[in-house]
Amino acid sequence: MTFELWVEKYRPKTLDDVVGQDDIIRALKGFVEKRSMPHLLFAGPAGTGKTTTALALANDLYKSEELVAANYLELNASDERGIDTIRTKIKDFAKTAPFGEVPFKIIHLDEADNLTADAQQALRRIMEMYSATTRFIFACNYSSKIIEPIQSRCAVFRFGPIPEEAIKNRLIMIAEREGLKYTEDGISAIIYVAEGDLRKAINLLQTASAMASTVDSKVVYRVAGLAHPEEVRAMINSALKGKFLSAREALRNLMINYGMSAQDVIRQLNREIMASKSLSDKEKAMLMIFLSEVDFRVTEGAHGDVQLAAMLAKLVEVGESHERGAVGRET
Ligand SMILES: Nc1ncnc2c1ncn2[C@@H]1O[C@H](COP(=O)(O)OP(=O)(O)OP(=O)(O)O)[C@@H](O)[C@H]1O
Repeated sequence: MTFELWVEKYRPKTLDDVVGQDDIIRALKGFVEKRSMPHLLFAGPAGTGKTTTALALANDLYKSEELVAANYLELNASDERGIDTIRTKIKDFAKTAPFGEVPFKIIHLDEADNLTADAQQALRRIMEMYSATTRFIFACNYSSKIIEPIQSRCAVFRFGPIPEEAIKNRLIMIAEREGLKYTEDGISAIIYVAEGDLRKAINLLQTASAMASTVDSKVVYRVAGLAHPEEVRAMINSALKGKFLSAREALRNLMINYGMSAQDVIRQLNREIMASKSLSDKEKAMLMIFLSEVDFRVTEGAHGDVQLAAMLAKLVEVGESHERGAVGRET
């Protein structure tokens, strides 16, 4: 039996299979219909379908595997050694005319934001040189790292985090096809951890299913190395009620039981404080200032235990002034 990664097994082949990016897909289908498109820039967070969509677009345009192989070139800006390698590969690929009925070839340059500004300048000239028969698709996490002259030559598409409902449906589809046992709270836990990253969600489902016979929230948080949000909330509430020592104990348990690093705890505190219904906006703002300082100090090498204990002390302080009605009560 061969091991297959589900992110590959369930990678959409056509634009219709791509989920959660409806406006983008609609526009791209228009290009397919007309067999004409500008250069494209796909920007957005990891695991939201940029690479998948570029390939799906090529499949829909060229229609056969042979024609995709002949007309579609994917390069990774982080793997390729500098702009010279990229230039040579692009030149070799672009110098022959497109095969089939679509009048252009596609060069997909992944992780384009890893190229230096100088390399991007060189690329801009390459784009111009081959523009008669070649379209570029640039994919990146941050469009701001792409130089203006390239951005202005492209139609820019911003990929957002995948909506929860779309992630849920995709996970359930995969779970059913793989014959997995799962619970609803297991799926919710994956959605919580994935934060809109569908690759992360599918990988978590696969790992969790290998670790336990049923994918439930317990195994998901264990695999993700994150605490159950309820436990983090309980710790925050203890501190807000002034029970500093029990909050501190809860913190230790989290770090020991889940093997969480101080940075992991900080990220989860960030989410839970922001989502809290009992804290006012001003209290959240005050806590965020403090949490960002804790984050900075930990990154700089300060002792995580001590810093997080200080964070809990801050929560105690905020809890006390909340009781007194001193801080920014909502009217
Ligand atoms: N919108 C989507 N629809 C369906 N599947 C998706 C989508 N986005 C991601 N996936 C799944 O996650 C995997 C990874 O997606 P993809 O490589 O397209 O992400 P990406 O946005 O290019 O990420 P990165 O910025 O890390 O390169 C795909 O193989 C697919 O299984």
